[in-house]
Amino acid sequence: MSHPAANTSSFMTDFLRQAGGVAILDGGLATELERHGADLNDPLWSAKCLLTSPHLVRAVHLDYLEAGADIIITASYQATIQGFEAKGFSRGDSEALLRKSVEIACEARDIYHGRCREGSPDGNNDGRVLKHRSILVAASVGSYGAYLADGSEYSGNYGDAITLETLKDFHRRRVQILAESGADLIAFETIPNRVEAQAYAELLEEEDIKIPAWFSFNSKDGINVVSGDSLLECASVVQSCKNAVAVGINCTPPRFIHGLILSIKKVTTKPILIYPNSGESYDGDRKEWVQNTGISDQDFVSYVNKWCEIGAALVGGCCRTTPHTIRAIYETLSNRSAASLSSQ
Ligand code: MET
Ligand SMILES: [Zn+2]
Repeated sequence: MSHPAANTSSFMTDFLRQAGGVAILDGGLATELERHGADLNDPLWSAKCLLTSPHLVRAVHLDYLEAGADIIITASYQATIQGFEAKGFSRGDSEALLRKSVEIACEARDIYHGRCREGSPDGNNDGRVLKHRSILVAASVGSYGAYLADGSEYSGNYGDAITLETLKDFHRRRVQILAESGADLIAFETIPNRVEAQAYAELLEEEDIKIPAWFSFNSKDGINVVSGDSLLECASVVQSCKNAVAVGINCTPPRFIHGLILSIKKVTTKPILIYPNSGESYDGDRKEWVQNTGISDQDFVSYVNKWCEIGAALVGGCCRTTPHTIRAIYETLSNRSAASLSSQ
């Protein structure tokens, strides 16, 4: 789907219908790259791999597609022109690196479709999901706090010097480039506060951005977004944005998701997306995840049907979830649609 429907309002609903009601997102990208040995201790985080190991990024996208993901999210979360320039890249090279994140994901999609054509029609493909279907490439945009690389995407506290206008100017060029890169939509991820959501919404409008976007917030108390801003107000900003095709929550512990979906539902008619982290805690001082503080893939999956019952329409995983998590989501959703068909 390199040319999404011009009509934004039906873009996601049409896609969801094709996907059988619920679409599957991929899982953590940066943490999965790390699991494969990448060292992401760098202000660019996963975007460092655009420079050092694009083949690994492509392989991880492919793993997620073969686990059943319908949407893959590019490695541009912490890729910014400002961040690349700080490393000595020219403006032109920095812009090319942003485009490269989308090219890599599109290549993974092409390879995947090739494998689907070659795959066995009886579905027996060494445990891989090789089912020809529409796949979307979502161009990730991380927050200003992610660029700062000081954990402030988990506090949302940018200080008084950062205003709506500063945020729009910070994001402007990157959003323009990603919108013209061949991606199907933009994924504004891990949004920590209301002003940044407002900045994104205004940018889409001012720059006449031609592809749709989803807006995903994070929460650390299950009630508000991480800055303390009201989730209802944040989701209302998205509800009034005509380019927004979904609103939801990512990188938040699974135990909070149920309540957050119920809140979002109060203020939106747009599809709700949910991609929690593994529930493990992150030690910001040591810059590492605390092992065994999260939940198993099976426990994660036991929540998924509930989330869909109360309205989630796109489900996947964020940090520390893996292709196994996505495969488990795929299985449970396949069983669910089989059960609902047989009860009709
Ligand atoms: N899509 C990004 C990733 O999985 C989201 C990171 S949330 C801190 O790497
Ligand atoms: Zn995350």
